[in-house]
Amino acid sequence: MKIKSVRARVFEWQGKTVPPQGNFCSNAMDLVYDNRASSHASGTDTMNTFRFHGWTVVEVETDDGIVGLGNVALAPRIAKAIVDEYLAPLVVGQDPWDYEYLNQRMYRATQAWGRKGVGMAAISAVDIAIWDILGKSVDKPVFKLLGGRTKEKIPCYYSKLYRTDLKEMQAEAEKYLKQGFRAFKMRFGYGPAHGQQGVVENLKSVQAVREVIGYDNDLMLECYMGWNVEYARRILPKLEKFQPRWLEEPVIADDIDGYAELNRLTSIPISGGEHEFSLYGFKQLLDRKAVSVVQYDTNRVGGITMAHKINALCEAYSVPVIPHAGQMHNYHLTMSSLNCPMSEYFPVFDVEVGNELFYYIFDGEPVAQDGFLQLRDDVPGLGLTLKTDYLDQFRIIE
Ligand SMILES: O=C(O)[C@H](O)[C@H](O)[C@@H](O)CO
Ligand SMILES: [Mg+2]
Repeated sequence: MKIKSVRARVFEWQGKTVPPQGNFCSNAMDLVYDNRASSHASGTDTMNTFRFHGWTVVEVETDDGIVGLGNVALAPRIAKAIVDEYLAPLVVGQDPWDYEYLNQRMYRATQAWGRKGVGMAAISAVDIAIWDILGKSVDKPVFKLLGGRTKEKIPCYYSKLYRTDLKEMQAEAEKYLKQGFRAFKMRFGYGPAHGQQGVVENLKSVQAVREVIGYDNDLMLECYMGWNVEYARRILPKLEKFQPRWLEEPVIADDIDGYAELNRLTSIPISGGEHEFSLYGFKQLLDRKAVSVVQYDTNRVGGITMAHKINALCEAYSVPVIPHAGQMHNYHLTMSSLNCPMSEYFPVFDVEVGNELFYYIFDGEPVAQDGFLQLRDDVPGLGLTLKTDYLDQFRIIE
């Protein structure tokens, strides 16, 4: 079997979107006093450069007609250019079963500029498509090629609860508590730029959600790179009473020493990794005890080939892996490793930050039932097909 072609298309959402609102998610741009400079600026909401209303879909086809589906959500148009210009020529004509060789070929060929960020995300999309081909070619789900079923079903956590009116957050938590979720991730709205008043608001929002879900359910706290070490040092001790399962991405991904200091500071485990890339990036995080939970995203980190290696590395360090996002490229890795206790789960809702776009492009994603997800043994590959229902609401760039 040989790879015959690679097709990368960008699906850009033109449909209804939830209007951005200020302080709905603390993030790395909060400290930039005027983020309207970005060409992606949409007013003063600071999340505008982290909002991707597009997704790159990569289809790798073999000479016997198998088509593997890959995807990447970071900087979609740039990711497509990297696939077209640099990666496709490296894999066309090659045997997809040589996936380690092909991953190394793509990773090493782009070392000069691609070892972090969108270069690795583009590699991920091609690699994920290759694994979809492998599963389809032997009529097995991808998780069966990675070690098989380690769980009867996958526990998942409800992930949304962006910072809004406290009553709205409580109503949202109540709604999904009633749907059987036993773990919830919420977002802070404030950080160093918002002073002591922001600290008070952050604490109020955690209190409000805990009032609804109680203390027999897990609560995770998301900062999305929006704080700094000084601010986190001040607020973390105040958060301990809420017993969070983890506090996520307090500082920017490059501040590994900052992560390590905060991870030692209180009883609250620090998590991160959705903005880290490659096996070596995670070796650094583990060696420096920077995180207590690893959260790579398979469609960013280097694909299934790379994520599978990172799963083994984290197991050796006894650091659990709970990948960023849900999505099939992550679910198959989580199903195949005992060191992956649960998955993130974005419910289907109107297009907002962009995480939810996956549901508008692909069919096959499992729907959470009572806080669990299931992958079927009889669905080969990733188990995804391209959805046609919303095609008229996308601009597709070939
Ligand atoms: O952990 C997450 O789900 C991410 O950080 C989100 O994708 C991002 O939108 C911030 O909530
Ligand atoms: Mg996150």
